[in-house]
Amino acid sequence: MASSVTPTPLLKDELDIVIPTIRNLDFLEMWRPFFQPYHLIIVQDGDPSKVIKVPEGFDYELYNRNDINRILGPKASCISFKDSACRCFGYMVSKKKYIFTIDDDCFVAKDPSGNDINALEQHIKNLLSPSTPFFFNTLYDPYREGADFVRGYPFSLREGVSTAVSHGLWLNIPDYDAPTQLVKPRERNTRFVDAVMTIPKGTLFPMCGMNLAFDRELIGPAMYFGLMGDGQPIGRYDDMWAGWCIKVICDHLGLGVKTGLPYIWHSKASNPFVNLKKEYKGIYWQEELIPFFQAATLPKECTTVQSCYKELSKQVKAKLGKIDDYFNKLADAMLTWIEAWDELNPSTSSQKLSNGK
Ligand SMILES: O=c1ccn([C@@H]2O[C@H](COP(=O)(O)OP(=O)(O)O[C@H]3O[C@@H](CO)[C@H](O)[C@H]3O)[C@@H](O)[C@H]2O)c(=O)[nH]1
Ligand SMILES: [Mn+2]
Repeated sequence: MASSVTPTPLLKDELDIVIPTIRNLDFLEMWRPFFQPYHLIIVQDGDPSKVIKVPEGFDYELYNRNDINRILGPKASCISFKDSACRCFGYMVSKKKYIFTIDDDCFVAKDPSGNDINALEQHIKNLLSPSTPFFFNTLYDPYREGADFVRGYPFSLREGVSTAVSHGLWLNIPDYDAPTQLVKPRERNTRFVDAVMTIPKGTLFPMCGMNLAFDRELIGPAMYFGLMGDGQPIGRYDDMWAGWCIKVICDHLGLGVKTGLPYIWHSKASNPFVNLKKEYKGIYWQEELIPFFQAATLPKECTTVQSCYKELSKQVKAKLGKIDDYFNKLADAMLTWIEAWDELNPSTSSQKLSNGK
């Protein structure tokens, strides 16, 4: 007789779903079959007096700005306000090994066969299988059912390395910057590419926070989404900044970053004129930021994420502070973030690890 016992969802008690929001979370209804078994961490941005409605049946904790200020005190200054960057507070308060973060305008997408895509399940597969940053496999993910390493792939490298980040994509509204969206307002992404790839060592990438999962124990302290939104000269570079920092650190520590499946359905385009105002400084600053991250090297003494991140903060201040004083403030905020992280996560703080415990 077929077992009637439903299998326990993978990583049910080891993964938190982090959602930044300014609205009611009706979108969860569509995700219920996939998300209901998991704990949600909702980071409410904007007016803390607004009540965010969460559909019945979900296990969640919700933090608004008052909570962030109460928990972090003066260190709350490193958490952005009025920008989706606030989501990183959820990474800090989580106690789980894995994080999946998703925007509240991202819905369940369908694959070419018309089946609903369980994005969370695919991210978990990506995180639980190794990455291959040192040598590119031309048949894409070699650990996937029905694929393997191709001829000429060194056997010494086939064990791969631990995967720290799984970067998913989006059907319908693509994650375009404002200038691109302005010239192509009706462009929609209809192309479902059935592939997962490791981003090679030494290569940066534009990390989007819309559909992202990561191993919090491997790379969590570096997943700071920076100073964005209210009172800041820039927005919509939160995930990009984090992506450049984590990739430099993953390359240094020999960890993997994957991109590709899963897809979500991005339902709504944000206003390109509002976005242009948020992005424009970033569009020219990044022509200096990218060479900085491409050239960034970390000393071999940096063996923990925290020590790597503190070293990166020092280099940001030394080399980017002259572009704009914003980067001096950002470098300081990076240190505040790590101090706050270690305060809330004493078991993994760099001090303890550096004493060899
Ligand atoms: O002030 C705000 C605005 C929004 N949010 C929440 O953040 C996400 C994303 O918001 P939205 O879908 O409106 O914006 P997008 O332009 O599509 O976001 C993408 O661009 C990047 C901007 O940094 C980001 O990585 C992508 O998500 C929603 O859940 C909003 O509710 C907020 O918290 N505060
Ligand atoms: Mn969106």
